[in-house]
Amino acid sequence: MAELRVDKLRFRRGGFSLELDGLRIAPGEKVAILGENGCGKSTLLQLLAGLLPPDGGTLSYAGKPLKKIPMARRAQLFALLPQFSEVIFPFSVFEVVLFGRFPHRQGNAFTAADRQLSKEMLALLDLSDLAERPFSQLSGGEKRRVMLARVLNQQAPLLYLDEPNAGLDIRHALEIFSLLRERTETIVAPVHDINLAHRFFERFLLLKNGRLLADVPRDELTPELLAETYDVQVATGTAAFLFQH
Ligand SMILES: Nc1ncnc2c1ncn2[C@@H]1O[C@H](COP(=O)(O)OP(=O)(O)OP(=O)(O)O)[C@@H](O)[C@H]1O
Repeated sequence: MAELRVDKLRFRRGGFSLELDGLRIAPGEKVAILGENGCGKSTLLQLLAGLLPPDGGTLSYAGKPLKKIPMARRAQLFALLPQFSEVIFPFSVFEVVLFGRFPHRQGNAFTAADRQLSKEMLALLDLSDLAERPFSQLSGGEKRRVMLARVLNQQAPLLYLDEPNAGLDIRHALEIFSLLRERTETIVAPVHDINLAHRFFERFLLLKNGRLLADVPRDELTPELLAETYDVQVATGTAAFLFQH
């Protein structure tokens, strides 16, 4: 596990531009990215994962520029849960999770250890009963949990999770967020549910129109900052449902 470092990042696509002057993410940190639709959360994630080439600036991991890290090695270091993912072929849930081991494969076949790890990951995400089901026949929330199991199965030290709770019911969202909080990996995740993010993440990047409005720890995530980020009024202490699991 190592530090992720961003310096003078610049990216432009059509009328959208993203600029990030400096960012350090320490090993094991749990960082949520907040901001309105279209402000650049997914774009930033793809840039950090090395999936989009920046127009300027440098991104480095463990002191090494990303562009000097071969793709095969990057797949061992970074795992990405995209916002939308479809598996077109008729794979079983177990196979989809097993494919998470792909970057570690030696030779052509998966090993017994890969299979064992995949089983453990299915159990961790409460998916063992679905192991033999065709992935294509699962519900949206079930598919999301399977894709998350696959990403964790990659055993990369840095996880980029684009809206990890999208489509999950409140119990599974709570279970998965508390599981993520306990993981040793560095996690960077755009999240739309601010209360959930506030409870389980320790650091917040507030993005607005492709710019970093603030980079704050949990106790500095104020209603004023959120109001500015989302252009809404934010009140605290109002009646709300408080969910526990
Ligand atoms: N593949 C693409 N080609 C061209 N423009 C894109 C592409 N993907 C996103 N954009 C544009 O880039 C900008 C940032 O999009 P991005 O997906 O990063 O936003 P986001 O903050 O993740 O939004 P959301 O909360 O809706 O997921 C938007 O203006 C969007 O329309």
